[in-house]
Amino acid sequence: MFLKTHKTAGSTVLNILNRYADRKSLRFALPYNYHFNCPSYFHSSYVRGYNDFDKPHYDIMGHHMRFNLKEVKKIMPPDSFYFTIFRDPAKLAESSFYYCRNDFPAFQKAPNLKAFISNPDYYYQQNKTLNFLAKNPTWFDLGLKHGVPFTENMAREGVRIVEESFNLVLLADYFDESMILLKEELCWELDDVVTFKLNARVNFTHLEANEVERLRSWNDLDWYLYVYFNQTFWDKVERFGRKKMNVEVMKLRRRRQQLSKLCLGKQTPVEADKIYEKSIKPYQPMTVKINGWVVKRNLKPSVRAQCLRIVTPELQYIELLAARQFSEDVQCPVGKSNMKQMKNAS
Ligand SMILES: Nc1ncnc2c1ncn2[C@@H]1O[C@H](COP(=O)(O)OS(=O)(=O)O)[C@@H](OP(=O)(O)O)[C@H]1O
Repeated sequence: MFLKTHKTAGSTVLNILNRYADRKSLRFALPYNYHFNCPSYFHSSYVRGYNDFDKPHYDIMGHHMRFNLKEVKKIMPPDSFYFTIFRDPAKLAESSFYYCRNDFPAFQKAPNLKAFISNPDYYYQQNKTLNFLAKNPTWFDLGLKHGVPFTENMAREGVRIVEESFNLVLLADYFDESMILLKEELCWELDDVVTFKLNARVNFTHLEANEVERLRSWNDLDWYLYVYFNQTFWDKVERFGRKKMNVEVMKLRRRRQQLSKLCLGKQTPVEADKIYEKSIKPYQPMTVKINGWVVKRNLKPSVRAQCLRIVTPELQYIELLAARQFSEDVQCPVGKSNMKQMKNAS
């Protein structure tokens, strides 16, 4: 179970899970649209095909939600591996300010990011309830009590809940090291965790050191979590072995390079209007341009299919998985479909 937090490289991580589910014919717990009704707390009824009576089996889950462990446990098997991803709150804030500019009054009201940074409280107070990603967005995604002032006790309690709920916390800022830790925990192959950056903006704003500090202190609860889980992340790397980690990261980068040469028409990301295949064109919000990738045309069909999957954005992948899962459901009742999966997995 992956808790996809906002603006933390979650779309790239989700691509790994999509591909894995796709290849192994696993059942993904999918939302009806593209997230599980954020900002409401997650509820099992938000999962496509779920009902309390049949309790269909699911193997993987990973789209945006406001985390609610009790309800997630109704969907996921008891031995599921829970993980999530955090990002430095200053970088996260810069990303979400532009990406979500039209969605939150606090961002809309501010004439620009610099103005927001210089007086965030002023813009935030305008409409607190609709501003859930404008302050401590990761804390919000984790389902922790939002919109309350920082206290050390509350922050510590947040850490305790995250530690209790998740087996692993990844860091977007150390993405490749994160992928190695994930691969080790899940006993996966290197190719399972090779990715190209998805959902990345074409332009971004440079932040001055004092602006970074201000954004971290504005997102005080997120910063507390980040500092704590940054420490536990590097403790894990230490236990894994620094040298071994460096070797693994090098292998990962080499493999990415190989796949890039094999698959991509251009080795660098491409603006969406230059991508003519709908199935890999990234969604463009009103406020920013999002890059994607172009896949070579003259590849063997089986190779091309693999290359396309690595760069398939989240929204298109939902439909791919849904088409497979729901056509199966039409053909066989839930019980039989589960048996088929167990056979495939064994
Ligand atoms: N591999 C890797 N390493 C580091 N950073 C990465 C990676 N993949 C995606 N990204 C950056 O993550 C940002 C998008 O995050 P999400 O996909 O979680 O956004 S969303 O909430 O689903 O809209 C977005 O950040 P910004 O470009 O700053 O907006 C991406 O560039």
